[in-house]
Amino acid sequence: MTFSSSLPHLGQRNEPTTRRADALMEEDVAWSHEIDGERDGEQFDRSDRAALRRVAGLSTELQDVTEVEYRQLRLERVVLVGVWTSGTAQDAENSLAELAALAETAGAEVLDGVVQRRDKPDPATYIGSGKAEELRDIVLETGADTVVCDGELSPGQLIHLEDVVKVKVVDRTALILDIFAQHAKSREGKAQVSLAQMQYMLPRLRGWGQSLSRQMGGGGSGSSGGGMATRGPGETKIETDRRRIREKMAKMRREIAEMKTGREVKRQERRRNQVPSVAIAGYTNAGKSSLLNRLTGAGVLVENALFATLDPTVRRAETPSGRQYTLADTVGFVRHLPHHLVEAFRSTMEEVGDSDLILHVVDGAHPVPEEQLAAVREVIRDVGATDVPEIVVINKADVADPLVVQRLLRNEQHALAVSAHSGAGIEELLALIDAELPRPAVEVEALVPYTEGGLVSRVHTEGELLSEEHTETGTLVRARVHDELAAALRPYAAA
Ligand SMILES: Nc1nc2c(ncn2[C@@H]2O[C@H](COP(=O)(O)OP(=O)(O)OP(=O)(O)O)[C@@H](O)[C@H]2O)c(=O)[nH]1
Ligand SMILES: [Mg+2]
Repeated sequence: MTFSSSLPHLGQRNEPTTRRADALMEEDVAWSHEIDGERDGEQFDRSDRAALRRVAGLSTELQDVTEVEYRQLRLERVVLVGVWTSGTAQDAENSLAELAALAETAGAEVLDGVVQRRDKPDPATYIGSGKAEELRDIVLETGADTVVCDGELSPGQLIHLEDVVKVKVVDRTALILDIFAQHAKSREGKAQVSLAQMQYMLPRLRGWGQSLSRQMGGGGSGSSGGGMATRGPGETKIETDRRRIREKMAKMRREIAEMKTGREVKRQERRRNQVPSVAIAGYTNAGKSSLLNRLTGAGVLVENALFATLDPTVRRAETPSGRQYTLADTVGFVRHLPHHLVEAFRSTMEEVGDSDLILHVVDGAHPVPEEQLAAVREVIRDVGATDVPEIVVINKADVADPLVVQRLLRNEQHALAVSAHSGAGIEELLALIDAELPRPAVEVEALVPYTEGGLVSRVHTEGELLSEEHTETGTLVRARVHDELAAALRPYAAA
């Protein structure tokens, strides 16, 4: 495969043909601009600068930090580019298709996608410099305003490539951060994303200084930095930006630490009540939230978009035998999750490590579900959750290739196929959860007076009822319960 081989199935989510047609129409427009530009040096310069223009109206608390705003721009019309270093052509295409799905989730329109075969990314411009020129042509042809690279680029690579293609260049990390930022709901989630974004941004501030202020000052005043009298020259400005970002990061870390304490308290309360916990983990878009809905009837946001869920949602659920447990939905995993994001989200993933059982949901309709399983397990290892028993839930059985499902069932020790949509396999799953949840430790027999009805209902919800009989003097229960409840029942212990 060569550099400019476009990937035909990239746009599959949004009717590629219409998309293509749009792109072709746009092509003409972009092309005519370009011709104008060549005719007139002045105009060419202006269109160049327009391509790197600052878009107004993006909210950020750091209102003066224009470069931060610039890096956080919503993506619009994008061209994807990947460097294919190992594996098959199919691997490279899958990876770029996933990048396309991510870009679409972020709200971008994917115009084209290209991969370059190389031993390793070019240290200066990620793709080779000649190819970067070709990429510039594709950008012009398609009228793209952003290039998205399928990897994490060094600050230098980002800047150099930007200088060649003359539009904004972002990498996979920035894209994921952008999606996280759009979807974070809770205060803690938002703060964590924001912190990760700043961390990412800090070494990537370009320090355009003068050229940037020239653009923003508007025409007219000839001197650089016309309308920006309050700002010093580039060097000072970037120093100020860095300092302010660092200060904001420190403040944010303190706030996150406080919020974490609040969550910890809640979690300990759950543990004190000895309610067993089940965590639903899995690759993004596997159907975790759908499964939670199916298992508990909870109304959790389900979207055909990656990373619809960023904040863990915990629900109460009941096994067929009537034992209560908690079910926690978690943020989806993705390959090459940027390292500082793993850090930022460690707190929400800790929930997985603390649980009594992991439902590892995998999209059975994915071409290679094994890859997703492996990617998720890597993160599970990362957060030290290897001791927690795991049930592999092969979801979307209604649309999955039966051969793929069979292969998974054969290779995974503890797996079953379900469909969150149709409900197939859900009863078996509920029964399996019941069987896998830790059993309460103490077997008791107690005659609980009718005045202590609350104790009996606790036995129902927190323990495992073996038998119950209503006698003249009270309820005679035989059950397995946890230590604390056993102690509460001790005064009524049947002889
Ligand atoms: N055909 C089919 N589609 C499903 C099934 N379960 C979920 N989906 C679809 O898969 C998409 C993703 O579902 P979600 O439940 O949001 O997935 P998730 O794992 O929570 O995704 P994130 O929170 O974004 O990581 C949605 O379009 C669902 O309608 C299923 O059993 N069959
Ligand atoms: Mg979800």
